Amino acid sequence: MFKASLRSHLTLWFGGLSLLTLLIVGAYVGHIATEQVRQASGNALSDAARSTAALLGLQLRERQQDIHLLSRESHLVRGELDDPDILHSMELRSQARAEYAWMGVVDLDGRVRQAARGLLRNQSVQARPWFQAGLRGPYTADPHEAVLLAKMLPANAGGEPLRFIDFAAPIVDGDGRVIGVLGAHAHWNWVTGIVESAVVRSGSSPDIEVLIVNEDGRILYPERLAGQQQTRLPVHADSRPGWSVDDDYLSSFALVPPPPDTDLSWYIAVRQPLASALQPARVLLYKLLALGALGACLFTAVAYYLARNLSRPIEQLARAAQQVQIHHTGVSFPQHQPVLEIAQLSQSMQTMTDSLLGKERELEDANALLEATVAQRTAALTQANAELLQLATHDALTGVHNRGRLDEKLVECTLLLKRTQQGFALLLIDADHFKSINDTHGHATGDEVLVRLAQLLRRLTRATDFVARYGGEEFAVVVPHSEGEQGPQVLAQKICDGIAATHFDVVGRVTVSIGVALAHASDPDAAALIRRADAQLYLAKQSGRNRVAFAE
Ligand SMILES: Nc1nc2c(ncn2[C@@H]2O[C@H](COP(=O)(O)OP(=O)(O)OP(=O)(O)O)[C@@H](O)[C@H]2O)c(=O)[nH]1
Repeated sequence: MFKASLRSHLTLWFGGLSLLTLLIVGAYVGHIATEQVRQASGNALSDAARSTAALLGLQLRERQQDIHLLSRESHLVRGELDDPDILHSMELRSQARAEYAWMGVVDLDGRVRQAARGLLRNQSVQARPWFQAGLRGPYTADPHEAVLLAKMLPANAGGEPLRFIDFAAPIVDGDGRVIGVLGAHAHWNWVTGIVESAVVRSGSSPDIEVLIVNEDGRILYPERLAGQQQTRLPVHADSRPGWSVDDDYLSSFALVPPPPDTDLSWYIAVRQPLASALQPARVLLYKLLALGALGACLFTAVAYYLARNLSRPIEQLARAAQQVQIHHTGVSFPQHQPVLEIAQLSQSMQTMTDSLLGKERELEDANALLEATVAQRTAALTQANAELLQLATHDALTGVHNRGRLDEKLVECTLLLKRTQQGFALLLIDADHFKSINDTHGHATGDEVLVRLAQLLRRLTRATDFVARYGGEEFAVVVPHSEGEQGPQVLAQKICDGIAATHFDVVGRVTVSIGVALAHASDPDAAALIRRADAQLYLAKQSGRNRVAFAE
């Protein structure tokens, strides 16, 4: 698991949360702003489309009205199609309205009877749609090129072909019969100029585009899109003016009010690239996000500062606790803490540490005392064991081995003999007339004689010999013995002579009789050897005492 300091945790959490919050708020505000800008832009486009359509409709209606009024002129009603007053009126109209490229009177045969500036005079326009429609009623139609007329008029500055829209109205005589058509061609530039100026007047941004679309959805204007099909023509653009988002465009359509009694059905479409329309919202969003990021950095820095101040005392506590852990002495926990809880924690840890260290010292002292006591008790026990062993294996009066230990020694030596042929001999040594010593000098003196005898036996024998008190005034010596040697017998004689030559306090001279027997590998047990030694002792006694009796 990833472990980080409290400072890092706090900083990351504060910074992360503030960044998240600011991003969410920024995104939400940006979203709201985007919707509002979209709404405002859509409404502006809608207003521009409606006002442009209204203006264009008004102009078209006025032009159609011009033609209609001229067609109702009294000379024409009377059938005087060639009357010069009519020509004068048309000339005046054409001069007053520069948009009129041509205006003329056509008879029922389709021949131009007279026209302003004499254009197309006496030529036949019978095949023209405006003439045919004009015979039936008022007419205004989509723009078209007029090759014949275009040759008579100055060309467009840009070189593009001249296009015109037609206005026509029937000439009806007093009896209500149609006797001709009054027609006019207006420059298409006049229409596009109206549209452009209307959009410009509405104060729209430069990337707003205005389109004129006919009822079939075909684009009439601008020229670069002319002829293309506008598929998303609104069904009821007039009744439900509004705006929509299509193909990355924000678009609004408005129906151009048609001149009275005509079939003209145009729409004004005003559109703006969605990206451009939402640019202010996007800029706002970027600013909000930048502000959010800046705010998050600021929050993170503040969080780091706070976290550092907050975590520093905790880190000090942790360091002090580590020092306590590695048995540093004199560790103190900082007590002057600005945060109440940390100050309380520090105080508690100090108290707990002091208590623990005190307890630890007490425990160490107790341990040392215990170890000393155990060592002392162990020594005493060892000594007691040694004393017990001594008591168990030695005679209390004389200090030489006792009868029990002698029996063990004889068994060991017997087993050794059977296994290794290592021979040995047993000397049974009995003080002569000891009863009379007791009787004469007292039992205590007798004991002293026994002690003295034991000392003599140990002095007269080797360290490898085994001296024991056999019982009463009788001693035994076990002597390691090689077959064929006379060692046991010599030793016995040496003991006998050495004791006899020794002066005993109080009693003077003491002698001993010694029975010597060699152990046999054939002996079933040590008792056989004892019996033989005892028999020899008996012989020594019988032979006059103060002597050695030996049996092979
Ligand atoms: N002072 C003292 N006397 C003891 C001890 N053990 C045995 N005696 C005495 O030793 C004497 C042994 O006497 P006896 O068995 O008659 O033999 P003795 O007087 O030495 O005569 P012989 O062996 O035939 O020379 C007895 O009087 C015992 O009381 C002892 O531990 N201390």
